[in-house]
Amino acid sequence: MNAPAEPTVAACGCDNHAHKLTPLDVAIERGLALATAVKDVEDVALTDAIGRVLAFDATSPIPLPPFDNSAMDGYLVQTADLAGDGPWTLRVIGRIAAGDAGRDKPQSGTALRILTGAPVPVGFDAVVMQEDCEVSGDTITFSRKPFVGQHIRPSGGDAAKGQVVVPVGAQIGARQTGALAAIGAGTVKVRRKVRVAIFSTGSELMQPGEPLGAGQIWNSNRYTLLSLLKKDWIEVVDLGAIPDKPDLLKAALVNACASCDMVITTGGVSVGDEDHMPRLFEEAGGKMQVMKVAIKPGKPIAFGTLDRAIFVGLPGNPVSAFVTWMVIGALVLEKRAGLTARRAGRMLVRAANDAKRRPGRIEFRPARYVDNPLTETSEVELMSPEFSGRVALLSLADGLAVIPAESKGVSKGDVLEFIPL
Ligand SMILES: Nc1nc2c(c(=O)[nH]1)N[C@H]1C(S)=C(S)[C@@H](COP(=O)(O)OP(=O)(O)OC[C@H]3O[C@@H](n4cnc5c(N)ncnc54)[C@H](O)[C@@H]3O)O[C@H]1N2
Ligand code: MOO
Repeated sequence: MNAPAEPTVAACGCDNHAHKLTPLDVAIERGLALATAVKDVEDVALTDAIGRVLAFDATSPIPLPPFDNSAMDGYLVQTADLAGDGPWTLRVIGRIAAGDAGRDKPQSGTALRILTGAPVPVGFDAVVMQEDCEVSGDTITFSRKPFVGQHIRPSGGDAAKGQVVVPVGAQIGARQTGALAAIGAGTVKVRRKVRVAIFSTGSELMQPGEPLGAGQIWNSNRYTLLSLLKKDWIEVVDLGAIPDKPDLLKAALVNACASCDMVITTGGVSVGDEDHMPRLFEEAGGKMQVMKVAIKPGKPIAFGTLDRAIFVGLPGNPVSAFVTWMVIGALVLEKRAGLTARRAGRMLVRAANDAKRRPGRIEFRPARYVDNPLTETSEVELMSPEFSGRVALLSLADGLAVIPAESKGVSKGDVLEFIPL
């Protein structure tokens, strides 16, 4: 293997065959170093841009809002007219609603009926809410003195002309689509979708719906990955399952790496006789950057580049595959897609039970909330210590509790980071 030799941490327990494991943060750094953002850009209608990756800084061509407007239904007044302590009575000389154009400068001593969103004509400088006014014929009377600018949303108060409202690399979600619409972007430039091939390796794998023979299991990783990759900015090339036959695996790997931006496989990355992926990858000319990571579950995870693709060889155990994708693979793919880095939403929880463990690898243990409304921090029960193959257990978890690499065990009440799922 031509993976870089250092830095590493000493492995422990089941890892004690002198393997050196790459710390998780170093593995992430190396993975990210492999990823350059796809360059091609597409012009698409705003409705088609939803969910995609913005390819430029979107700046507002006008001030937002474009004109001073009322934040309330009420009456426009000129504060200079309001001498003394009040109450004040003013004649209402007209009405202006959202969508109406501006009006001429008002005479002093007059008010104007105004509805929320309507433009504020020059000269008026405050809105009195209708709840604070008594209306009689064409006059209003109110007794609380408004301040200058009261209930008026000034032009440019949300964003100045030329201000970036959605930065390059943002995923265009609900908030970004709304902001792009508000600055009049009928079409926007987005990065092309990243093309991601996936295949599961293993001669034991059958598709759900097919009958199982002796020694066979249903392929779950394929479906987990299809779900994880179901995003508007990803084009998935689903190559199904491939048995542990080196010639078939190598052909699939080479073809996929020639036509895709990333190739993700599951299984066959460990040390067994049928674990062919790292060897085949290097035989095909691939450059391996990471081979074993100090993470539980998921120690064997391979990263490298071949042709135009980043190869991500995830372990076969279903929970290991899921976790390694979540904490490393997804970050690398996001960078490849041109998305700007986001910090994953983690929270703090308290352990509801003790958990024994060996120090050495950072652990992401399935955990679920304990119903205890009296505590300020959510309490979670750390589930089984043996879970790398337990896809059903993962399905019942509420998230992953993060146990630091150096931890010798968790005691009830300890505060842990938690990744809600
Ligand atoms: N002697 C050693 N054996 C193992 C080591 C080790 O260091 N030394 N590491 C163990 C660890 S940790 C893991 S994780 C696994 C990873 O192995 P592979 O990536 O080579 O995965 P496979 O052997 O192909 O499969 C492991 C396990 O997962 C099941 N599997 C595989 N693919 C799927 C799928 N698509 N859907 C559902 N289940 C799948 C497979 O049947 C095996 O049970 O290696 C350990 N061994
Ligand atoms: O790394 Mo393995 O994923 O502990 O089962």
